[in-house]
Amino acid sequence: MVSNSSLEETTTLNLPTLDLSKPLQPSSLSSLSEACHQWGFFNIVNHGISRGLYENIHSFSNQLFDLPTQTKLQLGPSSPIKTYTPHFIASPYFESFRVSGPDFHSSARDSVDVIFDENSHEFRLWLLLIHSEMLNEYGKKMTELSKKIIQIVLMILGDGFDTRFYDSDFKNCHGYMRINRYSHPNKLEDQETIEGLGLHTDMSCITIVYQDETGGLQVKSKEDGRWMDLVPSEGTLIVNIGDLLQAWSNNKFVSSEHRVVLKKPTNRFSIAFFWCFEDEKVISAPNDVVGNVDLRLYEPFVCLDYLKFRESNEEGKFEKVGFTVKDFIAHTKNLVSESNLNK
Ligand SMILES: O=C(O)CCC(=O)C(=O)O
Ligand SMILES: [Fe+2]
Repeated sequence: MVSNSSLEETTTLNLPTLDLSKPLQPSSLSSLSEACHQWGFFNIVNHGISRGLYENIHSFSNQLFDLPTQTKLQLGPSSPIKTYTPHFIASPYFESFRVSGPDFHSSARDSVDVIFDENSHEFRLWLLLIHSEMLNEYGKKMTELSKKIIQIVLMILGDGFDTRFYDSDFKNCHGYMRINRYSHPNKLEDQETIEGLGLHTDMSCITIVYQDETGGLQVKSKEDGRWMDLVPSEGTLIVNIGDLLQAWSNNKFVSSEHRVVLKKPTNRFSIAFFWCFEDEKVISAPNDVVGNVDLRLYEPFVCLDYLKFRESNEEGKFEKVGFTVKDFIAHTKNLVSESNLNK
């Protein structure tokens, strides 16, 4: 996790920004297209989420993160609910709460109910009730935003592709959020890079990321392997393409390798919202998206098989940081050849 960074130089990556308050222009579609192909990342502004909502979620979430570890572990990997990822699973510095849709309110309440029983202090319960309400509002807004962005991204693939493929392929998508806190180790050796979250790709169609002003999100250049900084900017959210959309688009869009590094001696807060295909969906790029059928890169696969591949079978482990859709394709090819051998 800790690597010497003396040779690791980073550069700021300037991504195109989609302004959601304006009608979509052909020029913005073409810069988005380039960004989705080269980086798998772009920015959005005027997304309708207020700074106040982020501030409130941040401060209420801090109260949850500040609870004793034993309390948080009631939601941990060995609990029935498994919504809390403690330190030392994804990294020593990362912990996270998950809230799932479509009913974000009841998902948040389920976690809260485990931690706090009727004997809890009334004021605290009231705070947590508000927290669930805020997360519900956030989840609903992110759901609408994800639907909008998927349609825009489909337009990049071809004229009218949004209406042609949205209902057939993306109508049953669902979302969940991870509320993340990264704790900086404070003691930093000179020139050390601390990975708060190691290199990975996302198991989603798209992910919408809010990062606080600390920064630290980086994307890896496909060309020269350099880490590029995605510097936070007030009012801007980051959208990135996940593995599922990379596969569905036959690599027209790239699910880029990214990570989070901790550069400042403060806690870092982020919320990642993952918009995913339904588990039972068979992911297969349409012929019109593939173009030349000889260039089809993926055999059709069931979404859940891919998710299972990414999630460790070992009880309590985080989905494997380090694995990507490329590993999955190699894995399925092995399975196909093994089953052919056994025939
Ligand atoms: O914390 C962040 O900024 C990004 C987190 C992330 O990449 C993820 O949860 O997949
Ligand atoms: Fe990610």
